[in-house]
Amino acid sequence: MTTSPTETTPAPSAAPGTPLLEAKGVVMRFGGLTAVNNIDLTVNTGEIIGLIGPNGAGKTTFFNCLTGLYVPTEGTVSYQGKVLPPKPYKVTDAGVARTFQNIRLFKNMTVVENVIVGRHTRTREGLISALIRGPGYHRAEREARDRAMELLRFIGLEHKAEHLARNLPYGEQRKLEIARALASDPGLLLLDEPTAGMNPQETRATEELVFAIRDQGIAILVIEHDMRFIFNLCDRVAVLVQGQKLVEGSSAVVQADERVIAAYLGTPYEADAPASDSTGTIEEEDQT
Ligand SMILES: Nc1ncnc2c1ncn2[C@@H]1O[C@H](COP(=O)(O)OP(=O)(O)OP(=O)(O)O)[C@@H](O)[C@H]1O
Repeated sequence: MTTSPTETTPAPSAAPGTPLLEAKGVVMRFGGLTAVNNIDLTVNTGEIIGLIGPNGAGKTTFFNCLTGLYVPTEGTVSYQGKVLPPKPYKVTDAGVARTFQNIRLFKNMTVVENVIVGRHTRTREGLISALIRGPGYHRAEREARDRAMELLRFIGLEHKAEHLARNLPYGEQRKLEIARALASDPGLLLLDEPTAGMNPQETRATEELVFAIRDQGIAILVIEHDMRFIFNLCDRVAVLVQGQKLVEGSSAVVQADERVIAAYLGTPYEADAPASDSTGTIEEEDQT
């Protein structure tokens, strides 16, 4: 992985530590089930925030509310002070990108093509230009490819640019999803279980990658079951249980909270667990 800053990654538009994403009173009901119940969460510029909780706690549903896949039953989600329209492409356009728990790559496209697809919200060439394939179209295509290659260098997949996405090992497919999300030049990146299915080495490399992304001025909100990953990385952690936010605080505060231990961790988290238990994963991952 190359961690040097890229020239084309935009600088964050707000000063470090100012609110970027603000979710207020978000509720999501499916019939009689309240999957997300009155959640407030703020992500500030420069932050890495963790979202943890047992299976079925509402984490992905909350992500879906933040990214326009679901229209919350109640509450608002704002980005840089403006309420986000509940349409995924508009949310991406505003500067919020995401990856999915269940990988959603175009498996029959090449690695670089997958990243280029993620660039489309930032490509200003219109339909007419694409149809006539004029100089503007070719320039935009070249720029999109250059940027995609730059991102592949950043995540360490440059050498596989022309491979079909479906031929990548699972861990690399997850990294490719991150590169595709970065292609939209987000100010905030939402990662849904980025280390699911990874071995401990890949997980550690993903930690470094998340830090490198943050160092480029992109704030991160991450769902993970790997507690070592979460507690190493995050400035703040919010714990969801049965759709509600049980606790929010620093890694140290969350690890020590009796309610979190009772509802989720089971035993106090031990950062110095032996290597044979090095993932710290406390639940089986769903890799479907
Ligand atoms: N589209 C839907 N329709 C009905 N119920 C849903 C829908 N999506 C999620 N749910 C329910 O909402 C609850 C929260 O699910 P969600 O997937 O958000 O949990 P999670 O915390 O992300 O779990 P996991 O860690 O297993 O991914 C679950 O009871 C789930 O069955």
